[in-house]
Amino acid sequence: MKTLKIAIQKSGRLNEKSVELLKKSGLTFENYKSSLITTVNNFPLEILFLRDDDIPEYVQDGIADLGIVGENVIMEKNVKEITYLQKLGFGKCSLKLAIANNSDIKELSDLNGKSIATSYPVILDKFLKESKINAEIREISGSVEISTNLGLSDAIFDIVSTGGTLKSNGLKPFADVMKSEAVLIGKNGIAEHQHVIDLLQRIQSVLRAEQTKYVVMNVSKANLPEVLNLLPGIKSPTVVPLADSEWVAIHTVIPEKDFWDKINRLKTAGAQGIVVMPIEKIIL
Ligand SMILES: Nc1ncnc2c1ncn2[C@@H]1O[C@H](COP(=O)(O)OP(=O)(O)OP(=O)(O)O)[C@@H](O)[C@H]1O
Ligand SMILES: O=P(O)(O)OC[C@H]1O[C@H](OP(=O)(O)OP(=O)(O)O)[C@H](O)[C@@H]1O
Ligand SMILES: [Mg+2]
Repeated sequence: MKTLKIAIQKSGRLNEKSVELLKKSGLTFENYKSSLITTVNNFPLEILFLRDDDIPEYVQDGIADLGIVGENVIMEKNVKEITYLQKLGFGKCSLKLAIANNSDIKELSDLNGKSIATSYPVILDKFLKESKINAEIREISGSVEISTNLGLSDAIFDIVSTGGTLKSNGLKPFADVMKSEAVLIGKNGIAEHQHVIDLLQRIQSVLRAEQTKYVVMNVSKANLPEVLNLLPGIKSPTVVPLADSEWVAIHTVIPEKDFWDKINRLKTAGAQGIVVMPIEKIIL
């Protein structure tokens, strides 16, 4: 079967996490900063390092079979003839309209006749049309947050994550337009390719593991029913006897998202000596 090509960002916000995900998926490859293409040693895959702007079209045109890119870039490039294979859980951000802290813009309709600076003119134009706002879009390629202070625009439309960049430029968020995260995309039809099925299985096993912790705890038999009640496990928790016949050890997995809440409830229910370990992969 032919070698697949995956396009990832050469440098920038998504590069490191994309490389890390592929390595955690068991792929071994050299990652020289200067190289634009590298061959995976132990899987029929080549990695292309590109500007993120080019990735959706490369995948649509079949120059790359797969790509890792932000949903915002796919929307901005208006690329539709691709297949979404997997949300990847990193590069999470929002695209927001923002205004100066002292702006007299109070509601969306106040943007009529105003100018908005952005590097995302296509997404912004679509939003303004849907909202029936007639504003001027000023396209700039970066440092968008400074444009209002420079008198270049009345509002901005850009990526916001922590909100730190807005704050340090005297801006405040005004309206949320879209949320975005990094996604694995493929050219149409590639999802059925056996190597893609294999790669996706590996990636999903890493993503599942990242969202979960392996937990071992000791519980007295008297408290066992109450503790088990709190634990789903993958199928159900493993219960093993201890040398002290009144006690057992429980092995289970707990989702990262409500981890501390769950641990505190387990402690209240009688769990002791709780040991938490990272998981490398979960294969269902
Ligand atoms: N502050 C942030 N927090 C989380 N994700 C972000 C943030 N900023 C950008 N992203 C996501 O990472 C992607 C890449 O951002 P980056 O700033 O590296 O892009 P770029 O400068 O256009 O890179 P390139 O040189 O590849 O064109 C964005 O399209 C977005 O999906
Ligand atoms: O809400 P925050 O956490 O402050 O993040 C938002 C900033 O992050 C991105 O820029 P980045 O730092 O990637 O630099 P860039 O301008 O070179 O893309 C984006 O363009 C915003 O400026
Ligand atoms: Mg870019």
